[in-house]
Amino acid sequence: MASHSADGSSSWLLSLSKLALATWSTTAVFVVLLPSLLAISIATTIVYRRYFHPLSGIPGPFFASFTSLWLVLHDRTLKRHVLDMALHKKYGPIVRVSYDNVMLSSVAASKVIYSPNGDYNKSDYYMALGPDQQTEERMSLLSETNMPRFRMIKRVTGPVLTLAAVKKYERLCDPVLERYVEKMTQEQGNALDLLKWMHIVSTELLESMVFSDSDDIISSGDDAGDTQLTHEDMAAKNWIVCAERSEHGKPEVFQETFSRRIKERTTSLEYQKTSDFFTDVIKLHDTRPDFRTSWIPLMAYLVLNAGFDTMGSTLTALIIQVARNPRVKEKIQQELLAAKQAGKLTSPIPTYDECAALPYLTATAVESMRLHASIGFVLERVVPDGGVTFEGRFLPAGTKVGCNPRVIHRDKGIYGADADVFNPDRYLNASAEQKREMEAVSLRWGGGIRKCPGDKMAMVAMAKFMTVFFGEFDVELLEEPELKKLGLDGQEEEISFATTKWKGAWMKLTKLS
Ligand code: HEM
Repeated sequence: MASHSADGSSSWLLSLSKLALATWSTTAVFVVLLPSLLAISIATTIVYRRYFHPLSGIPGPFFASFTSLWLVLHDRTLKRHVLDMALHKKYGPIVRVSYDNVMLSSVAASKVIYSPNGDYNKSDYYMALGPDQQTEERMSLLSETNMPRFRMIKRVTGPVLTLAAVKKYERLCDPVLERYVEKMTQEQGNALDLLKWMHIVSTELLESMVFSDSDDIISSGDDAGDTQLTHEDMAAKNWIVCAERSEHGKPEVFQETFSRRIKERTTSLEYQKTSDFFTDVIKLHDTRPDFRTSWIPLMAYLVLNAGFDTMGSTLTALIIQVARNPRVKEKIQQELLAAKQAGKLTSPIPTYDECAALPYLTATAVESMRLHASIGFVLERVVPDGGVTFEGRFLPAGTKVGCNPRVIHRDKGIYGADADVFNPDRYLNASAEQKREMEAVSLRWGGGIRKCPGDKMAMVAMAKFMTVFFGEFDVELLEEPELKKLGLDGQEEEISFATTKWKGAWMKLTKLS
């Protein structure tokens, strides 16, 4: 029995030991129990995902089978367009790239996933491209995953993006193109950063179609580093909480210009007399009660955010391909000269219909978008109720699934044995059925109900630009030694995140007589 001393030391000792016990148990909970539980739960999750998950039999990298971190880290290498091709080569037509995510190189699967009548919704990957909070007021065509709401937005906004609608704005491209020719004529012989110039001209063309006018960046050639920003300031955000979420840098100058113009247009009735995309959006709002006022500026931002980067990188790749293939360049120049001499091209800026009637130039653009689709990541969708079987593997509802356009566009069964080669003639020499099949498989504008709604606007602007560019100038790419002499960065490479771009390519132009 414990003896109690007069100074109460034994009760003091008792309290101390109680405190020690309590401290020890708290410490034990934090130092031993919680980490052990955490370790057990992580280990159980890993073992389950790796060996017992419905996707566990699907080949793929080891780490990818139990964590989406593998995918995030590979996204961050900015080489997804190359990596996905290598993964299919190594693991076959179906690859598990995360515990709940598979990608396919099969054309048959691609036709199902991106069927116009299908019910494959976009995955949460796209949350990164939309507003932080999706509300009634803040619609986003790009990232909306509530399908009834998406269909409503698409139906309501559709009329301003049809070919007939955007052809009305094509004349607004003409002053931009005239300024571009003037500037490039002055810059003859100089080393020009291809990606930067294509981004500048794409932004001005889109800006003009939306607002009737554009801030003249062409004359100064100074985009205040915005082009650089779009491919440098890409950082995965919230990647521990939600590994797929990310945000890419917003070009500030272009963004500010759009914000200023939107403000001008929404505060002055004077402007509404102009005939351009913005006016048509306002008219749409006036006639459709379900078109909310807050959607007016959002439609303008949509053109900038979804269009400037994709169009700039598409044109960059196209010019690089043509400059590297002298036979293709020569054929384009011959086609343009013949059309000019036959009076089939309005001077100084041809109409869209005249440009679209040039078969070789059109085939060149389609071929470049095949090999260098500006979206070089997997267009991720979610398997609907009931699941699906692709390549003999059952994928339960909720599985993230998709194809990388870069992979599908190199399918030898569709595009022939030379599918890896840049050859615009493949479309001109193909039978009607082959052409139909190549078109049906193409993901250059995405596919199904989520296909790019801005394709007509981009096509009109790009067709006019290409006709003017190749009709007026001979283009060459500067080689590494020439760049070194000029002290320029010649490390040309394609990098991929939201869009795939070719940076570090420099061109030299000579005016054609
Ligand atoms: C050369 C230029 C362009 C290219 C190559 C391009 C390509 C694409 C592709 C491949 C997709 C599908 C992405 C996916 O499924 O993940 C897409 C979607 C989209 N594009 Fe474009 N685009 C271009 C220009 C534009 C323009 C000018 C606009 C605006 C008017 C635009 C608006 C959109 C929107 C809103 C979506 C999302 C559609 C949806 O989720 O339903 N694009 N684009």
